[in-house]
Amino acid sequence: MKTLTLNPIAKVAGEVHLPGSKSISNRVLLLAALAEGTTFITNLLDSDDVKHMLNALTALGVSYKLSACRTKCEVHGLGGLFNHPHALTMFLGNAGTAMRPLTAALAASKVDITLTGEPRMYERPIGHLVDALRQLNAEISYLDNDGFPPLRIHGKALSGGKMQIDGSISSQFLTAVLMVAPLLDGDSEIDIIGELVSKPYIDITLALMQRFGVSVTHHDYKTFSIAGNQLYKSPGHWLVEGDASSASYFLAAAAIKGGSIKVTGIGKHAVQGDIHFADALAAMGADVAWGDDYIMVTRNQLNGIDRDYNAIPDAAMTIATTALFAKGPTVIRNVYNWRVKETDRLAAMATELRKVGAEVEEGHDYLKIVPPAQLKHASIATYNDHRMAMCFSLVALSDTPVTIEDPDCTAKTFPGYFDTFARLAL
Ligand SMILES: O=C(O)C1=C[C@@H](OP(=O)(O)O)[C@@H](O)[C@H](O)C1
Ligand SMILES: C=C(OP(=O)(O)O)C(=O)O
Repeated sequence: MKTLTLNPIAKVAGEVHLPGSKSISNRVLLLAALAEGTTFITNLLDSDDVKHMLNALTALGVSYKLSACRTKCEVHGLGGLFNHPHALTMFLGNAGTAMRPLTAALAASKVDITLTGEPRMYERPIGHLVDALRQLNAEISYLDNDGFPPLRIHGKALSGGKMQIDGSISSQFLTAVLMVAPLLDGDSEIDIIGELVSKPYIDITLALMQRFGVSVTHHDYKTFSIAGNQLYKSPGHWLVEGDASSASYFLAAAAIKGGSIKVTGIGKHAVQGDIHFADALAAMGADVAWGDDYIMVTRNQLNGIDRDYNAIPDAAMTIATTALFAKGPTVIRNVYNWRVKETDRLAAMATELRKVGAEVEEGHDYLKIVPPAQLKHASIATYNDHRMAMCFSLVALSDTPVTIEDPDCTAKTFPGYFDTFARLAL
């Protein structure tokens, strides 16, 4: 297996122009495909998750032109749902932002489709979404284990109506239903069962739908109303914000061993909840400056903090390795759904943090991290989880090297991550 050893880095500083947001790239591609008109997308993310969405659109007959650098894309919208005459099988890797929204859109389209993915995708639940769509009479069956992909979808025109969606495991199920609801025949009313997780991702969905001409009303993320029989309308040009989750590694590096690092492509008005990772760093003691199109962090003494990170589950992983450099313990709370992402992230984080010397308590939905006096060199297993690889690069900001196993797994969202990280070392 390929490994990458990072030598100790004494200081970091510089500027990073962020690659486009994964969450926005895959949403915009799907909305642009369904919309009336042409959408000219710039700063599209070039990564595995986005390739899976693009490949799906190709298979479904959507016409688009991708630039040679793969960060510009002109999408010719269908002006409605998909319609494909032949049965298809589509491989969606481990991309939640492709699998979940496409399941809903395809269930309401005239298609006969099998959705497959990587082995880990078959362990990531999708039952709450399928249950919701079945309330509209969608025909979806499980090909292997109940509640998990692979799925067979006999798509057909669906009417909107009343639905209940369990929101306690993933917000992506609600995102999926919200995006298809305006295209259904008749209005939809959604009741959320349980407490909705990862709420800021719903704000991304609603903001993007709004830019495509569709409004949704909701009451405190508990009930959602969407008028049916609508069409999405292309907004014309679309600049994808920088990826706020990807920004977290650079901002944390500055907080630990800056110098200052400025990330550009996101700023104080960004739609992604993960920009609030910078607030968590500030609460730990880092100096944070915000602009319209940048966030800049400068090193200061970091102290451990105890917080609920349900709203920013991806960036919260970066807090776990930043905690190795803080004074006192750090507690990351209310992140049960880490267990159903690229790997069981609570277990993986606990195991790998212990390898570098931290004392870790792994709860059902939390992690308590007590930093060691001295970090140890370790070979870090990454579990085919891009964020494990990127988070543990921060260990090199000590006087100990760190070895990252399978560093190429960052391709899911950030293929050039280690080159960009290395450029910041002084
Ligand atoms: O909607 C999205 O773009 C995402 C929502 C989050 O998932 P959950 O809602 O499952 O927490 C996040 O972890 C994922 O990386 C992207
Ligand atoms: C959970 C993640 O991905 P997905 O979109 O596949 O859910 C992630 O990127 O951390």
